[in-house]
Amino acid sequence: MKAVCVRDVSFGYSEGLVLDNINFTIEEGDYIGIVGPNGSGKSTLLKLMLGIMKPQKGTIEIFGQNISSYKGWGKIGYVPQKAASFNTSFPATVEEVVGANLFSKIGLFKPIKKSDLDLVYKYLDIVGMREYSKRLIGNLSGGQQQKVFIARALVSSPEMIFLDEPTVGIDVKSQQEFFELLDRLNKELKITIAIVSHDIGVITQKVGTVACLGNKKIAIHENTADEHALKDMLRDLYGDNMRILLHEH
Ligand SMILES: Nc1ncnc2c1ncn2[C@@H]1O[C@H](COP(=O)(O)OP(=O)(O)OP(=O)(O)O)[C@@H](O)[C@H]1O
Repeated sequence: MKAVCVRDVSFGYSEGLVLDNINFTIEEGDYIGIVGPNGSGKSTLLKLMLGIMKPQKGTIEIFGQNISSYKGWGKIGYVPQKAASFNTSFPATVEEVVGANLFSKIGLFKPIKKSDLDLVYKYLDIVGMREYSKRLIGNLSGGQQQKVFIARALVSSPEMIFLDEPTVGIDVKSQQEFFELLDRLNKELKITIAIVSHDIGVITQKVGTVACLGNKKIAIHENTADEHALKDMLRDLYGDNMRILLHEH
């Protein structure tokens, strides 16, 4: 089954088209990285796939249903850019932040039932943050907060999660742990993952498929360690006038 099907989609703001007649699909179980230069439309594409904005032309289907009538948003988790995601000075504990994503059942920041709390702890365990459950979210480091936001997205048992530049401002070690976590979610829990990043070097080492945005178009590449294929992919993105410097960081 296709998790996302984007057909002939065009979208622009007042300055003109950002995405021009793009087509691609995300299969269930895929782990796809959406990369591209600043301003190439990565966040725009994500907002279209989340139904936050509507394409001016074309259609988007989520799990086989047209997005405009799609009702299964509980199946979709979203981890927004950290800076935009949450007012971290809000005096909420880690378990409250995660539990709040069950609000359709329990009401925002109302006391959490034991069975819901078990669920909250289950996902805090998965992201390795259970011992922080009583701490205020604002007192955690950026990397720790980001793990909590993943648990928050997971607590509603999504079949797919979208992540928008989730590792910005996070140190290399925490980034590594973060990508190991995503890998486990994809392989063990079979969650479909779409992650937006401008960090091609990191992303191409992690994901199964790379979607490159550039020149208002999208190019899909199966990920590969092959340097020639990587060059072709980057040429699609940045044009011929480029040189690759591979490094181990
Ligand atoms: N609300 C808006 N109104 C007008 N133009 C916008 C709006 N949001 C984005 N744009 C423009 O659309 C283009 C694509 O923006 P978008 O944020 O999708 O790119 P991006 O690839 O996510 O960029 P970055 O890597 O810098 O986050 C940019 O030229 C941007 O200036």
